Amino acid sequence: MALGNKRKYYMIGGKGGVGKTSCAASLAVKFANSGHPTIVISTDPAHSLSDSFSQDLSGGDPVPVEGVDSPLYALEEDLQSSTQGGGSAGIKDLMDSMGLGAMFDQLGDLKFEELMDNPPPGMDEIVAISKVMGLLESPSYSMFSRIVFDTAPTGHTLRLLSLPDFMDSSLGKMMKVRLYKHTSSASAAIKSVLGKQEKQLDTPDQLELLWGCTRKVRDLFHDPDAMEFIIVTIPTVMAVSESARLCRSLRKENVPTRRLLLNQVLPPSSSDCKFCAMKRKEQMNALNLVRNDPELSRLSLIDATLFDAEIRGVPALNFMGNSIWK
Ligand SMILES: Nc1ncnc2c1ncn2[C@@H]1O[C@H](COP(=O)(O)OP(=O)(O)OP(=O)(O)O)[C@@H](O)[C@H]1O
Repeated sequence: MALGNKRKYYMIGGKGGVGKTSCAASLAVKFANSGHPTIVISTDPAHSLSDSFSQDLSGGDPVPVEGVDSPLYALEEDLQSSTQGGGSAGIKDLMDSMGLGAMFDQLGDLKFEELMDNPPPGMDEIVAISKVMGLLESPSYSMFSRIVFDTAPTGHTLRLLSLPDFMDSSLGKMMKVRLYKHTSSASAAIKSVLGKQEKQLDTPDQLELLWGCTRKVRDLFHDPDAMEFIIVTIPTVMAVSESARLCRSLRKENVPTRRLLLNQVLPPSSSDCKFCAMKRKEQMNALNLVRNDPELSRLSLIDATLFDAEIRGVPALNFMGNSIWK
């Protein structure tokens, strides 16, 4: 994973509480200690990156993390501000940052803003990821060769995956409306898309640009050379079942998914107490589920042991990273 200097994105996702943040933070530390300028970003509305690094990372800007060999930054993306005002403020900010603010105002006339006031689930994550991608294209952040995302829990992630298609079809429809604008069916066509009165789009090229921006996120999610989604799970039937559903959805969406990280596996012991023996049996059952699942069994399995102490701070993350990410 550390091979090559081409920029690579890693999305760490899975059921809530399975250890995504610890795994994402330890991977980022491992990359930084392998010579990669790295940034780790949380897009989970309930951030725990600060707790994981034992450092205040709030504020919405990348914060340097000390104690690693290469530059390591961490960012807790503020999803609240991305969607404040019901979503349109975030979209406006995003489009402003892309130099498309004027177009937003024009689209606002078309009640595009209303569409954004009721964004579909997962919109905030798309905005957050697009914002980060934009930020990383700026010269001051071009140094990062590894980008690690601590994503939102599974439900959000799944919705996120279908979002670019929604945007694609909505904007695609708008572009078609533009093509039909001189025909008598224009009004009906526009109403069917926007539910409002006809207004002519006079910025078709910019609309295409916006369409391109939304596709950027989806393109990243479909590029096996630039991106990988790593599923984190724990050896319980519930977590494995949810991971199997996530894996199927990722496959369906053609998101590059090659690894399954099985976290909190009991370390070997020759003298289990009754409780540990029961737990071990339960974990073996869950592992069998993984082995027999048609999707999960195709992934390469990474074992991460259950540590006897909470993983917090760079030295602990370094220890965890060295034991997991070989
Ligand atoms: N392998 C492990 N050994 C011991 N403790 C662990 C391990 N992995 C994670 N933990 C602990 O489990 C707790 C939850 O971990 P973490 O916050 O990384 O999970 P998460 O999946 O990101 O949670 P959320 O979905 O709430 O964001 C933390 O206290 C963390 O230190």
